[in-house]
Amino acid sequence: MLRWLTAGESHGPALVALLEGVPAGVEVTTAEIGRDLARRRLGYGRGARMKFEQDVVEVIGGIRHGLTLGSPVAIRVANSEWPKWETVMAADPVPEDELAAQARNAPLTRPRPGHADLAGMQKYGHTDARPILERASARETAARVAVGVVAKNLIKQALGIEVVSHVIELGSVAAKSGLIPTPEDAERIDADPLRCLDPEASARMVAEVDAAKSDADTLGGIVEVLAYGVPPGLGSHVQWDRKLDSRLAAALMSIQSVKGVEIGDGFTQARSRGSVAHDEIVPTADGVKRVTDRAGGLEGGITNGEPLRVRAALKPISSLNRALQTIDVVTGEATTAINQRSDVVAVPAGAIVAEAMVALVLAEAAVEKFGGDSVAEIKRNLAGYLDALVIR
Ligand SMILES: Cc1cc2nc3c(=O)[nH]c(=O)nc-3n(C[C@H](O)[C@H](O)[C@H](O)COP(=O)(O)O)c2cc1C
Ligand SMILES: C=C(O[C@@H]1CC(C(=O)O)=C[C@@H](OP(=O)(O)O)[C@H]1O)C(=O)O
Repeated sequence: MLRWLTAGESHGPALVALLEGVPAGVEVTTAEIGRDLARRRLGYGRGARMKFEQDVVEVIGGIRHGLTLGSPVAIRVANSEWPKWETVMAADPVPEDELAAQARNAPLTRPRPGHADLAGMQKYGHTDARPILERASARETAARVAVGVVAKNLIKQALGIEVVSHVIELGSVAAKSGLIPTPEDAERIDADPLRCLDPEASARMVAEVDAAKSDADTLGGIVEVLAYGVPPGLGSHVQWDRKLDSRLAAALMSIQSVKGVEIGDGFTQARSRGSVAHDEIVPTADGVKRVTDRAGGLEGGITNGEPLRVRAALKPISSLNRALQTIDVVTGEATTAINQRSDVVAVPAGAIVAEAMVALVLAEAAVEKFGGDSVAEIKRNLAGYLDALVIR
């Protein structure tokens, strides 16, 4: 069984991630983890914090000399902003006068629409939004991306699965339809300012980000994640919480600002007739294949051997550089939310986080199906399973 959790606040000393149930023998280095953390920081339209803050990675357990041990993997991603926040975010009580001298400790009593602020303040009994926003912040996704690298390496090394992501819509601009990247396109996608495979659309996306920024506004968009080399048989049709499509949807929906998930061409299928909505099955020289992959590699909650393809829709960034209506929770009066520095759009970063979540779910399903003590064992079990498949 593979499970993962994160802890840490946006302006705390660090984020930590714990990944439990990792088989022994996965090759992984801190440099690789650092590379994906760097990919998550990129993307045209991200805010000032991305420029001055560094992600400092430290492996605390579970990896020795570049190989996982089979023990829990713990990774710390330090916040280089911490020295500025040490008093405001101190774990131990701080004398009143010292706190009062900290301008950034002023209570945030005007909850920001589109954030967890107000609902969280109501739920946890605060009149200051800070205890809520510190954890709700998408800074937390750095920790997910860190353990996502271990998951990616596990599924690649044990099963040959490769994950790739790209941005298919941003604001009102859509990449031309039918672009299905393969792992060979990964470098080209990473080199694009918006992680879009269609250069003409990418240029229009850049212009749209510039326009939103000069209007003190923000944007959202849609990302797509594909996984190649997925064997048939991950997940199960037998119970709601074992269906791989439901697990992928939950994992993607848990990413800050994701408001919609699509498996394959789910929404287009819903608008089509059945005769053109499904993937017909044909024999091949050495087995079987689908003529199309509208289902995104999943039927009945089980991978069917075709490439896995899922999408996540991110709403526009909530913090605007202009005032949105809210209330002051202390006076109860109408006012405007604090306007502050923020990302204009974080969709390209969202794609990297989505890659990590898809890899974690696939790694979990792979360990379930093929056993989880070592990479060598998974490989043996996978080979035996594929060999014994009634229909290849
Ligand atoms: C990578 C990433 C970066 C984000 N950056 C910001 C940001 O700078 N400002 C902001 O208001 N929201 C940002 N968000 C979105 C908020 O974290 C999110 O809207 C908020 O926590 C409320 O959660 P919900 O939108 O899922 O309901 C970002 C989201 C992601 C995935
Ligand atoms: C720090 C990160 O993203 C942050 C996510 C975020 C939010 O509200 O989600 C708000 C911004 O932080 P701040 O309000 O401190 O400027 C982003 O910079 C990161 O992704 O590493």
